[in-house]
Amino acid sequence: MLRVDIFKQLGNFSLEVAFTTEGRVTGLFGSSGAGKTSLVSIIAGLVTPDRGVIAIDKAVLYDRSKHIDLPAYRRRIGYVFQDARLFPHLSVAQNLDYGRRMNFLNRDDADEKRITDMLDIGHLLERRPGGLSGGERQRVALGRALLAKPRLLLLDEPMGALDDARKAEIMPYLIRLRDEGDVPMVLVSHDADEMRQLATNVVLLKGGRVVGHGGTDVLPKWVVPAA
Ligand SMILES: Nc1ncnc2c1ncn2[C@@H]1O[C@H](COP(=O)(O)OP(=O)(O)OP(=O)(O)O)[C@@H](O)[C@H]1O
Repeated sequence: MLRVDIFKQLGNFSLEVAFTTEGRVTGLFGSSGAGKTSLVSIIAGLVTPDRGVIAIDKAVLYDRSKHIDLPAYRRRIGYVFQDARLFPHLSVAQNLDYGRRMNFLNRDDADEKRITDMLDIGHLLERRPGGLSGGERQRVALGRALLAKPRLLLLDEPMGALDDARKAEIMPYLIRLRDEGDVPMVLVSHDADEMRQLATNVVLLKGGRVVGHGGTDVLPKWVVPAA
């Protein structure tokens, strides 16, 4: 269960968002400037809200009234960005191991095998990120985030930088993570089709406010034509 109830003033823009979700994939949907990235940065602990509460199950990550504000590295939240942000000088195996080491976790061979199999990246382990396709890089970024054993995975436009062929390539892996993985996800997207395929719950954002919350039926029916 993810509970978010926050307020944040960002220049002229104010973000005032409250929702609770039990979804395996909660989609944050809204047009450019709706506040999606600001909200995930606040959940991750990269931006501090002015007031409110953020909790995952019984773990309170932020509660202004109780002076609780866990730093990002103690929230156990994985974050995958539009660009994979892998370390170019490290192999895929070393990139994958990074999250585990940063979180002082012991090696877990069974978990590593399960995740590399699920994402089909076992054959890439010796390669460097520069030699991978965009879809492969995103699969490695997902693996790196999962191997740090997060309690929540934030995916900020994970397919935003991919062309249609690469999107189609990575979509089955995201569906597999949703259906076979054990980590709830928050997915940011402004692509309604992508949301319909992946999200189990949707929070619609507009101008920094929640304007809809429910199943994928709250998504707008229209489809934005590709640019
Ligand atoms: N540090 C800041 N100072 C002032 N304004 C900010 C700051 N951070 C974000 N904003 C403003 O907040 C609004 C929401 O931005 P945000 O990036 O969260 O939207 P978004 O929904 O993720 O958009 P996009 O889909 O284009 O990434 C924008 O108007 C942005 O200019």
